[in-house]
Amino acid sequence: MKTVLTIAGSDSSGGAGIQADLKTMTMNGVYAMSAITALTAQNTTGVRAVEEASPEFLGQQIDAVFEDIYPDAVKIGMVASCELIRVIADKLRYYRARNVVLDPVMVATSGSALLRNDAVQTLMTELLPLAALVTPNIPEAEILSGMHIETAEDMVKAAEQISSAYHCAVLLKGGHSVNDANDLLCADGKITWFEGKRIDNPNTHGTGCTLSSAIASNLAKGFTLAESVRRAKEYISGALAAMLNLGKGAGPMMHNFDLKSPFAEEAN
Ligand SMILES: Nc1ncnc2c1ncn2[C@@H]1O[C@H](COP(=O)(O)OP(=O)(O)OP(=O)(O)O)[C@@H](O)[C@H]1O
Ligand SMILES: Cc1ncc(CO)c(N)n1
Repeated sequence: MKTVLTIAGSDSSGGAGIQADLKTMTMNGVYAMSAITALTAQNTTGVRAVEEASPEFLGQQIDAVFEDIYPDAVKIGMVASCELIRVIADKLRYYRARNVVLDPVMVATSGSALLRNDAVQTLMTELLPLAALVTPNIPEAEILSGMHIETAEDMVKAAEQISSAYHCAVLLKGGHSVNDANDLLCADGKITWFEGKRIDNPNTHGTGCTLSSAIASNLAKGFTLAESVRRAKEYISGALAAMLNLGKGAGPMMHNFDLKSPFAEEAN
């Protein structure tokens, strides 16, 4: 069985972060492992508190995984601080991690900061060059490229700029666009659009985490980058279309939308 490690933050409400990653990886047929950067006390309405792991302890989690079950792919989500970013970068270089997918998480859907302001630059210089793919949403791509993004042409320019500056492929996600949810892949100088009809569902907590974990799972299974993105886009569209409605704010998605397991039956 192929294996994937997520290095990310925990979301107590289970919709984003580590919990979304483990659910997504399991549903995408790989064995999921985790190294937790921070605990968040969070629900569908917002983030209440953050407790970061010490850099030493994060390093120990990553060592414990790599020395025993070497992952076929690594997904990186919330990294919180400069110190934690440096540990992650050192470890990924040391173990020569492959198929690294970096979701440059900065702000939660609810508006709370998940990355310290002074850590943006470290994320760019330390982690982006190690990534096979980086998956910014539109506000994150504006920060990474220093460009204002409004039109599809702006998305192309920003993705090309980030890709050439950091020598990695870029998937610029259109979830925050006013039009359809079309994502743009820029890899090896080639542009490919992945079109998605906007699904009228306000419950989008954890869409970014889910997409990047699905891509990492597909890369681990041996699919090409473009095919990995295509399959991940299908997965996220299915999870959103299932219209799960939990919580008082922007709720989580349904991961077992395609599962017909006898173990999933409820008592009536
Ligand atoms: N309403 C929607 N309908 C269809 N697809 C969507 C919708 N919202 C987001 N997506 C898709 O979900 C994926 C994640 O995109 P998005 O831009 O929302 O990421 P994000 O902002 O990083 O997520 P997060 O809310 O977890 O921070 C993309 O493939 C995007 O196109
Ligand atoms: C822990 C965590 N990671 C990522 C996100 C982004 O959705 C979130 N809300 N919480």
